[in-house]
Amino acid sequence: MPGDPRVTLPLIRTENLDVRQGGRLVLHGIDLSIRAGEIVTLVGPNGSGKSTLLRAMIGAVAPSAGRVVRAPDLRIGYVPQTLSTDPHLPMTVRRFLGLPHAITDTQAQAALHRAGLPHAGRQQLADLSGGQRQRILLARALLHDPHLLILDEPTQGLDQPGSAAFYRQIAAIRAETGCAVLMVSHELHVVMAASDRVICLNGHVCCEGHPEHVASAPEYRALFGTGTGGALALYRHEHGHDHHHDHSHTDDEHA
Ligand SMILES: Nc1ncnc2c1ncn2[C@@H]1O[C@H](COP(=O)(O)OP(=O)(O)OP(=O)(O)O)[C@@H](O)[C@H]1O
Repeated sequence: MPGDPRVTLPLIRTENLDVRQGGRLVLHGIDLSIRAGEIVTLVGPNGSGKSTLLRAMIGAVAPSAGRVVRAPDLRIGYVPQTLSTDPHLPMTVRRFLGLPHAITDTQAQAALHRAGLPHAGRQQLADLSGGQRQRILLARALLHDPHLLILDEPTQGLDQPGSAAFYRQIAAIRAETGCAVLMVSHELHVVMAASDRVICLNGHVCCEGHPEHVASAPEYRALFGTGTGGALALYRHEHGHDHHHDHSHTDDEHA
């Protein structure tokens, strides 16, 4: 059973995964695995394939080579970057949570509570702030008690206190439910503090390991520089940059 601590097999893994988008090879030779209960963050420059990788892992994009292997009966909760419904459509939070599959009030209430908005059920989606909308998406992803929560830049557009609060909520959910978390984040300072493992992506896995290890890895520094300022500046660079570290991996990649 996924999430059972006695089982050491990963919840999900990719084997030599290639993905093409618009005729171009966007991901190449990706081997990674996520184990029960760990928080893993994907970092990488714009266009490095982070969203594509998440979408391949949930089965929304087909691999062009290799495969994604999921534990039997794995339940994944997916939090997209933004709410895709028209935010001006009259709809309560409770009704939104019941689409497309009907749920009980108890389920809705439990998920809203876990997501940190216990009293939002009767509110209109249109009346919510950006941070509250992200929590509704989080609540929706939690409805079916996932073994693995996958979040694609969940704090995009939030201010720093809002995004720090959101990541605290994720940590609390992991502590409470034991679910694993795989997320994309551009906020390095948060990533370093909140993740058990960081995977640095640039079409391939450049390096991975404990946050401190990745931060000092040459492959990571080549992409993001050293200090926070350098890192943030380099995050904004375009994906057509020079990258001379193809397929080089850090020492603890298999740790
Ligand atoms: N549906 C699609 N059709 C064509 N090209 C696509 C499609 N989806 C993604 N791409 C291309 O694949 C590459 C990787 O995109 P992806 O969104 O996975 O990167 P990302 O690392 O998540 O970027 P960002 O940090 O900007 O969100 C980009 O060059 C993008 O233009």
